Amino acid sequence: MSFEFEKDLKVEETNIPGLLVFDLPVHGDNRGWFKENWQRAKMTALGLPDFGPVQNNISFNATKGVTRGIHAEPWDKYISIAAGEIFGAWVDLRPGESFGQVYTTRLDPSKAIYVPRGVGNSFQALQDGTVYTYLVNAHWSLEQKKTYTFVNLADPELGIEWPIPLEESERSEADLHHPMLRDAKPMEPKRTLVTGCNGQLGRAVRAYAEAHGLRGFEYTDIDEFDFSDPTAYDKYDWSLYGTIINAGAYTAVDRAETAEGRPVAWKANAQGPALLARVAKDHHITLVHVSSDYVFDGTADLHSEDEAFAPLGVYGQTKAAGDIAVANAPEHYILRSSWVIGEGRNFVKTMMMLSDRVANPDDQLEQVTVVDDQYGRLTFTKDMAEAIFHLLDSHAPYGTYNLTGSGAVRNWAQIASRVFELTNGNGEKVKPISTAEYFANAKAPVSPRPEHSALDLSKIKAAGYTPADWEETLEAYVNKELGK
Ligand SMILES: NC(=O)C1=CN([C@@H]2O[C@H](COP(=O)(O)OP(=O)(O)OC[C@H]3O[C@@H](n4cnc5c(N)ncnc54)[C@H](OP(=O)(O)O)[C@@H]3O)[C@@H](O)[C@H]2O)C=CC1
Ligand SMILES: Cc1cn([C@H]2C[C@H](O)[C@@H](COP(=O)(O)OP(=O)(O)O[C@H]3O[C@@H](C)C(=O)[C@@H](O)[C@H]3O)O2)c(=O)[nH]c1=O
Repeated sequence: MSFEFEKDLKVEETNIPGLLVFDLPVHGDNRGWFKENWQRAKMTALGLPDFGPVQNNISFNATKGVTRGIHAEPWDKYISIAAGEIFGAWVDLRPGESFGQVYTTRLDPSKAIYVPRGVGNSFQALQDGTVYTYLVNAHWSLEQKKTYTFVNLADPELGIEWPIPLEESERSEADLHHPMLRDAKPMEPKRTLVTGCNGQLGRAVRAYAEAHGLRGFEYTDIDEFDFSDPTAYDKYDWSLYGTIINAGAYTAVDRAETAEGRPVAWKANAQGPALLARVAKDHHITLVHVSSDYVFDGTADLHSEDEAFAPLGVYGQTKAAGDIAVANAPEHYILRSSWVIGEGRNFVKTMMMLSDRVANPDDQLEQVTVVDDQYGRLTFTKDMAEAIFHLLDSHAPYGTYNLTGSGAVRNWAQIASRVFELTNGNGEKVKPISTAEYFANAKAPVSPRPEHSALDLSKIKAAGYTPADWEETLEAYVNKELGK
């Protein structure tokens, strides 16, 4: 028992990002000793990730010189010693700048180490009967085995100075044959599941990930993964996923007011996000979700993230319910947008089509009436996708962020007129009308809409992302559509 007692609980960073070494207080008396081996509250306060262990493993190392490794499995490990002492060596096998970095140290019962997923782990027992114990945050499974990665303990490039020469050590047959570092395969990052991938935002997320060469992305829409169906979750091994980007929703605002639309909207926008939030919470997955200005009644000119929900219609009610559910996932980002424009059906495309009709002498349509008493800003899906990856990559604090284009607040009639002007130079053919008049003769149910939809963008700007001016993007968008 030649280790130090009564140390202060302390954490130390290493040259490998995220690899953390702890000093543990061990209390000795006439009977032996006692320690708090892992203490979630005290250790997370010091910087240990709240990594959610699900399994505790113990390896008993009968003789001095037993050597195991170097293994990286797709989970995080918190390693400590119950009896004896080890010399440990860790090798970063994550793709990127730190690939190949090595760290070594000795561990006895007064020390512990947190090894993030993708860092190869190995040790040599320095005493007979060394008991090595570790918590992991994914269950071992055969399916995962193909994702493991290894390096050879004896690779001279690693320069590990094993206290007991490897030739004299006890090793497994498998550990003798692992590849050298130059041939080792880097650990793949955790997967990202994108839902609702065929919608406006889903397509922009995909375009961003592909343009930036991001790996491990899976794209699904309702035909493959209906996230509002509890039974659809069974086909995934969620421990393999690090992020879900939910780009799916029921967005037919007026149809949501009908008897047929209402249950579908509730299922997609409330039940679905609640199921996603549960799986995210259970598996430490970061959940990205998108909300709407329609969760507010629109009486305030500018909406901050924490304004109280007061939705006017069914769509807004279902979106508010979804936000409340998603906020229960500890690692969540909710981006709240308004008036979304991307690839797919949207207001700008409708106005371009109407502008063409008005410009066509063979068409009877002479002018278009558009409401002038709803105010807001457009949000282009390229900005939404950029903002999502900005929050994820910068590890911004979890929570809700408003995200629309920046620039002037306008009404729909002004936007329509600008689109007409850009499309055929016939902006004057848009006639402003009040919402009440516009919907006065509607044959189907119409949803009430907020008067003021503009969202305060200071929080996302403070987080380091400034969206483009939507009026400039609108011009580029229309010109691009015209060029198609
Ligand atoms: N559009 C807008 O103006 C605004 C949108 N938002 C929010 O932004 C997000 C993205 O919107 P946007 O891209 O415009 O939406 P879209 O309507 O363009 O796309 C939504 C996609 O989700 C799919 N989907 C619907 N239900 C499910 C389900 N249960 N499981 C899996 N996929 C599903 C849809 O499939 P299918 O078409 O077959 O139903 C569609 O492909 C949404 O959360 C929306 O509420 C916020 C403010 C404004
Ligand atoms: C096509 C058309 C629309 N309008 C009006 C109707 C409506 O009040 C307004 C905008 O039309 P839209 O059909 O795009 O509106 P809407 O579908 O309500 O748009 C909303 O979608 C959901 C999903 C959101 O979350 C919101 O942020 C918002 O973008 O313009 C006219 O006045 N004239 C027209 O010719």
